[in-house]
Amino acid sequence: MTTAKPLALGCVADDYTGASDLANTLTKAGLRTIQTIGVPASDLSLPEVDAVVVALKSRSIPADEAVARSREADTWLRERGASHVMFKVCSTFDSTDAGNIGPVADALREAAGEAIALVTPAFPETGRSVYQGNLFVGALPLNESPLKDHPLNPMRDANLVRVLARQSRHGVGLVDIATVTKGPEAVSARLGALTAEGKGAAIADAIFDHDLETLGRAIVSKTFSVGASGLGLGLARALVADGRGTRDAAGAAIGDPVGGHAACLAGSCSQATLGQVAAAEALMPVLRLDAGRLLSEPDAVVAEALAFARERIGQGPVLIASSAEPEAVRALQSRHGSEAAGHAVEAALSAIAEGLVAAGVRRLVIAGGETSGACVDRLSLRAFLVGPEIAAGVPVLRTAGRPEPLLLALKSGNFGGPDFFARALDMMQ
Ligand SMILES: Nc1ncnc2c1ncn2[C@@H]1O[C@H](COP(=O)(O)OP(=O)(O)O)[C@@H](O)[C@H]1O
Ligand SMILES: O=C(O)[C@@H](O)C(=O)COP(=O)(O)O
Repeated sequence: MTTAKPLALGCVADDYTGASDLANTLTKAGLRTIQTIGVPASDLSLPEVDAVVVALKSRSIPADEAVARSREADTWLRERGASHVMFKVCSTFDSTDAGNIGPVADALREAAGEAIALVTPAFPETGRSVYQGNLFVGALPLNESPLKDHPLNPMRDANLVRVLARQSRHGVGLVDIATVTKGPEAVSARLGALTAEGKGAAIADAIFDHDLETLGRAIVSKTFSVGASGLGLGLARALVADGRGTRDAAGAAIGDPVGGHAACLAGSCSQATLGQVAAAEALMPVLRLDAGRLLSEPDAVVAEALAFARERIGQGPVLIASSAEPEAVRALQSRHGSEAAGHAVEAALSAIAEGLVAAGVRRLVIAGGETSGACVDRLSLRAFLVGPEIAAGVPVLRTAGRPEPLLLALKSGNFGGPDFFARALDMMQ
């Protein structure tokens, strides 16, 4: 890959939808940004940019593997001149007591030579705010939000100081909103005090974008941080104010129309996606997969799904979904185990994605982080240019380094309004 100018910002993201969410935020804030899938191979030629988001699929894998992959990405970014690397985690802090936010944050912080890492998943544009260390999703504390039923990372504690402390080798402190409101110097002083107490991480409160701007200014000259898109916004605005961004990156061109057929795939079981799949039924043919059969006879279900799509994509887009209500998800998981069930569904959906592209689909909308990761890997996609925003946290992506480009939208399960699929397809021509 060629990037002559040192990167103003490097990012390591723990899933692919999260990476495109962050790439969207950085682009809108004025940093020319690309998203790579894993550490780019040396033969991948990409335009000069201000920021690179290396997308990993490391949110729900064993912690030691997540650490190893994240360190590799971090090293690659530092070699391209990134003096600050942000570890992008989910705005709903998706993780378990075994990791992976704590172990990766500890490892990257140590590699960066920082005594303490500022950590905040706040992302006000999508309703994620942190107050007294407690994460809110809209009006609900995290543990009362739909995230309590997430198939892979059920979130049952809203207090992130506690959540992170259970995953981390070092103590975790709090930079509260009263401190943030006083400005960047007060934040830096608080980080200094927490370091003196031996803390290795500090959850920072943030409710509005201007809180994130304060945090961005406080840490932009440090070497490492942990956050969701909101912290990306704070860092990007601080960098652009320092003249290290481009300012005109927003609305980056997505190039000529790609044409071809269009299709949507949904493996997310979030409430937002369930509503979006229901709304799409009025607009396009929708196939709802039987997840039980997906585990017992995957090849047959994949073949049937592709036959369904092939018969219809000549007339317009189709949607194929495994998405199911929490009760049905729990029933399947209790029969097969949650990891096995999740992986089997991801494998089937990614085989369908591959079949769809082979059948001429060039515009593909995918709902679900793990689901998107599985599909992007199966399609061997290597990097994305960032186009216009479809909904908060979801841009149109155009593949880079592929002779025949594809347009994609990788939607975090929780993002987007009820008309998301129609809106995405409208913007992907
Ligand atoms: N019907 C189902 N039953 C059980 N698990 C499912 C079902 N449909 C999808 N899954 C799994 O649920 C997980 C959803 O995660 P993900 O794709 O990351 O969505 P989100 O973005 O909402 O977190 C995936 O592992 C997916 O394979
Ligand atoms: O920060 C966010 O909320 C998203 O960018 C994200 O990471 C969502 O994860 P998935 O819901 O698993 O896609």
